[in-house]
Amino acid sequence: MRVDIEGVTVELAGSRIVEDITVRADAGQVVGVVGPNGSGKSTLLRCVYRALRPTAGTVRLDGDDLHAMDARAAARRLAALPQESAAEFDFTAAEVVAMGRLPHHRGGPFAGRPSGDAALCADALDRVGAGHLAGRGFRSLSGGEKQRVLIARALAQQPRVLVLDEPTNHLDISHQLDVLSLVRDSGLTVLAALHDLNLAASHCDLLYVLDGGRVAAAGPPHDVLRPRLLAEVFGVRAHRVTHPVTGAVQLLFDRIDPTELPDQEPACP
Ligand SMILES: Nc1ncnc2c1ncn2[C@@H]1O[C@H](COP(=O)(O)OP(=O)(O)OP(=O)(O)O)[C@@H](O)[C@H]1O
Repeated sequence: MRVDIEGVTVELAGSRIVEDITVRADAGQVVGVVGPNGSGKSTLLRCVYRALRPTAGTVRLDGDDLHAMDARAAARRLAALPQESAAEFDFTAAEVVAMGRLPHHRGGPFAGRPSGDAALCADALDRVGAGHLAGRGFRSLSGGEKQRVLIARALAQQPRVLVLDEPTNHLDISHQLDVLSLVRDSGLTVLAALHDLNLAASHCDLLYVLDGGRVAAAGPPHDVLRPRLLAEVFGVRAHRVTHPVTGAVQLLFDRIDPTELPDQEPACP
């Protein structure tokens, strides 16, 4: 399923937080949204999972206006992992994952669960390596365990589009790689805000770099993650290397005085 974010502007409390952002994710693509703190990544993604309505612009799924759909129709197509889940559920992990099935139930949330739901939810927990947590109270889980359960809930929703706000938050390196590989191999269209540029480079087809609420650059990671742009947007010196196994561009960082930007783009591997 294709996602088109067209000319999205969001104003909150009298401030323009994101301005005229256009992002396209083709069916099955993994599109990363990167940028410094406060650059507007979460605000943009919130428009895509309908926590916010854009002040201007549209979000379309295969051409249909997402904000014109009813909530259940939208939730059958798109699942989200918000940056912060305010809810501290007093449920087991398995029950939290089962909430992902609600958009598929006829007759509302209190209708009987269709057969197959339990197996589907157990499978989603297994896919994120959290099958052993099924009976545990959600509140008792560690930050990384909670994150994996919430990803399982999004998978159990069987969406066509996944919107993930910092999905690797709280995860150790092994689970970061597992979750991003799972997302990559899912075949779903994915829009993910990521802070780790190296993970973004190795798992995304396209990157959109936000800076001050606008798109500063967009394209394949190899083209986008250039030292001059990274100096301008993040205020860091970046050295590019090639990952010896995956061949992805990877970055090594050190600090620079933001006033001494390189005049010329150094040769990139
Ligand atoms: N409801 C709001 N009212 C006023 N300002 C807001 C509101 N929500 C977000 N902002 C501001 O909008 C800007 C962008 O916030 P956003 O959370 O989208 O950034 P982000 O790129 O996701 O940041 P981070 O990397 O820190 O998660 C920030 O300066 C934030 O303070």
